Amino acid sequence: MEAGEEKSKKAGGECFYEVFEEEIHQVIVGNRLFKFGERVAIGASGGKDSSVLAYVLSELNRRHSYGLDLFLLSIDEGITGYRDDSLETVKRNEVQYGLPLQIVSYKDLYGWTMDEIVKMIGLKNNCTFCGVFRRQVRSKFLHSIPSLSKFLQNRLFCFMILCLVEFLKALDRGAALLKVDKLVTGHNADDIAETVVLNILRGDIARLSRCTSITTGEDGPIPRCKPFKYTYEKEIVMYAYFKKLDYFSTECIYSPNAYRGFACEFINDLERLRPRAILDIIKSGEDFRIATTTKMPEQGTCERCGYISSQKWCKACVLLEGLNRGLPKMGIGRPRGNVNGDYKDIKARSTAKTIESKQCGSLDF
Ligand SMILES: Nc1ncnc2c1ncn2[C@@H]1O[C@H](COP(=O)(O)OP(=O)(O)OP(=O)(O)O)[C@@H](O)[C@H]1O
Repeated sequence: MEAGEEKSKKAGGECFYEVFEEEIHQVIVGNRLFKFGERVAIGASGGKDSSVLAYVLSELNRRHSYGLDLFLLSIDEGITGYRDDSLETVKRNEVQYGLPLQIVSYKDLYGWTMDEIVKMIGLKNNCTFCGVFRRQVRSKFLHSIPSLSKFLQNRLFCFMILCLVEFLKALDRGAALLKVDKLVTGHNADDIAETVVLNILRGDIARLSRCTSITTGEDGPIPRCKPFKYTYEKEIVMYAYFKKLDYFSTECIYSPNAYRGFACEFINDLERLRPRAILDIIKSGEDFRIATTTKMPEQGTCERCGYISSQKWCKACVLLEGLNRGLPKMGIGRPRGNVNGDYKDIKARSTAKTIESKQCGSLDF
């Protein structure tokens, strides 16, 4: 390669980095995401989004003197061959970016690893939702490993719900341990557009009204922000690749996520015809006005663990109760009426076929 060609390539790269970083800075400033001196935890999975977020946020913090105390916070769900490997990446990021790391494990918090839960569900339960689920599975990972796919498609949907609820609680608990004021995650524009589409498809107006908010949980223990709300996934991948950032790129083996996969493909198709489709969907989500006649769930606190919940017991406590009683399907399904923590009531609900059977992961992070 000629020296001039090399130079212009480099200049092009530098220009991309500058624009990428500047756009994120503008989102942070424009939405007043942080106050000077705040302690901020970065939800660090070791994946591309959170690795880029950790890198860019520490750069911007220095460059623009945000005055933030930044930390990496990782949740170890106990998934052998996936999370243990990605945590190794986060441990390297700790050194590379000079950010203190806190790891919180499900095992310590709840006494269960996700591997143990899978074992239990696989042995004792048939997922009542597998019909809906199997028809729609599009996970790249599962398609690429056919021998695994049937087993996983049938069983794993049930505990994906558990995974999500537990995960949010674990992040909050980790953030509390670090005594941080805010938690940031690497959710990007593609994730948010998918969530808008999914919530429309599910008729979930309560979630639709908050899924585009750049900051959520202001009424909960620790507000969560998404500085990549307007950042395309493609740009994040390019940034990570050209900056040679250290990240882990395998998908979770327990996350077939059929419905989300469908929304993702739908949006990809739209994007081919109209490149700004993702931002348009986010804008549509932001501009929705929820009818005053729509009943929204009232937020209270779980009587058992004190976590925010619209029911008497939060979803995680109901599900954990099920696991501990050897009834892992207990509590899977959208509650009808009030949850009162009564075992019979929970068990009856767990067998009901509800729209929750189409649940597909994080819909309102
Ligand atoms: N185990 C974890 N510990 C801490 N934070 C996490 C963990 N898993 C996910 N997160 C946070 O939630 C965000 C969205 O997670 P998701 O599972 O959708 O992965 P993703 O879009 O592939 O992101 P990433 O590339 O960062 O893994 C991540 O960017 C990260 O900030």
